[in-house]
Amino acid sequence: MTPLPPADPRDIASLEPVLIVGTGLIGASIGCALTSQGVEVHLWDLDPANAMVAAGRGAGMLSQLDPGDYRLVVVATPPGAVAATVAERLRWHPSAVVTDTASVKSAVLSALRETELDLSRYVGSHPMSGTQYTGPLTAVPELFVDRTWVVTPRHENSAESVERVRRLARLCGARTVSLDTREHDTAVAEVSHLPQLMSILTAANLRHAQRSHLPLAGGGIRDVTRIAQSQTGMWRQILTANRPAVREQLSQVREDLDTLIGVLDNPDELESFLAMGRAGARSLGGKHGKEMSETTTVVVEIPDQPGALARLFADIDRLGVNIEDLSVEHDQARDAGFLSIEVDRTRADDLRAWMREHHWGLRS
Ligand SMILES: NC(=O)c1ccc[n+]([C@@H]2O[C@H](COP(=O)([O-])OP(=O)(O)OC[C@H]3O[C@@H](n4cnc5c(N)ncnc54)[C@H](O)[C@@H]3O)[C@@H](O)[C@H]2O)c1
Ligand SMILES: O=C(O)C(=O)C[C@]1(C(=O)O)C=C[C@@H](O)C=C1
Repeated sequence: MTPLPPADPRDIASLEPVLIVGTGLIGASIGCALTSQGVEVHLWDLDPANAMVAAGRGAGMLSQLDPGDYRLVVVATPPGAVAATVAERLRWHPSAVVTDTASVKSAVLSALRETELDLSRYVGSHPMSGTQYTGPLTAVPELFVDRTWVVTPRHENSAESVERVRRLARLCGARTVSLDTREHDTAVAEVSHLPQLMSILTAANLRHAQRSHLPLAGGGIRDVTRIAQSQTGMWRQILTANRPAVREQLSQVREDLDTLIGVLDNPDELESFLAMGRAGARSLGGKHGKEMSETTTVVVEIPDQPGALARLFADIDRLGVNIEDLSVEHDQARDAGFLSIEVDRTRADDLRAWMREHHWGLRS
């Protein structure tokens, strides 16, 4: 993963000490990112074992300060517990800006409005990065580097409160985008919640497959089903909270499915449909906003042996080619893996030639 960028000392001074409430994957990852930038972080979790593990991983301290001392409180509990926790923390920490990381924002805001609390110190946010795993043991300090972190400011927030949350995102290496609460929920239905359901649909459909067919599974189905392994309890809360927008997305897909089934007998119309898929994938862009077409994937076979990856990276380093992105897939039958290395299109042929010269097996 890309390392955290150097911190601006003014960003640190303006938000510490920080309290993280809910120290699972996201809370502990934020804690690890902040402490590695030199920020003072304190941790609290309903499950003391999770707070202890997070502290052990370097996400912050278990000791608690005087409640009035915190400048920023980050609530990273499961979505269903966010509104009550934010309300509680607004009451307990009068000098703190309180933010949350919940994947759906309107439901949290509506529940908070029912409390009649002054919400000017609450600024919603949502880091657009995660994994299929859960809990502090899976925390990664670099999780948010180069990712988008949505901030959902409202008229009642002061500029300083909003800026404190933007600084949090910057210290974690993310770039911020400001969105209205409702627009956020529509956007995540499109780019996060529907993809999650498509992954689940594909994985769930495997229940109809013959067991003897499963070893044929290659990279394609593994790419598509990674996120289907996510925690069902968390996604139940996310999808329930955003159900109007998710229902709209699913209805669109239902129409597309009918169209797709209809064009299977018409190769030209089928190809036009496939082209919409290519265009959609390309519209997402590549790393750092680069066009996807600017990079090419080179697939190298690596033996499953200690030091193999280090040797490979050292060889690539000697050629001076930058690795834009990478992923690894394991061969199910042999002790080998396939490393997909994304490099600048203009350097791909150089890299292939260099790899062959250094006796690496190429797959593409
Ligand atoms: N997992 C992702 O990919 C991802 C990405 C971005 C945002 N989010 C959002 O971040 C939040 C946390 O997700 P996660 O993946 O870290 O979950 P997680 O299950 O890994 O961690 C949640 C933590 O909150 C604790 N907790 C539960 N109820 C609590 C309460 N009332 N008070 C204090 N602590 C409590 C749990 O013990 C656990 O340690 C969720 O709101 C989720 O929507 C998740
Ligand atoms: O990479 C993943 O595991 C994710 O799917 C993370 C992902 C996403 O859809 O991008 C999932 C839900 C969160 O609200 C934010 C991030």
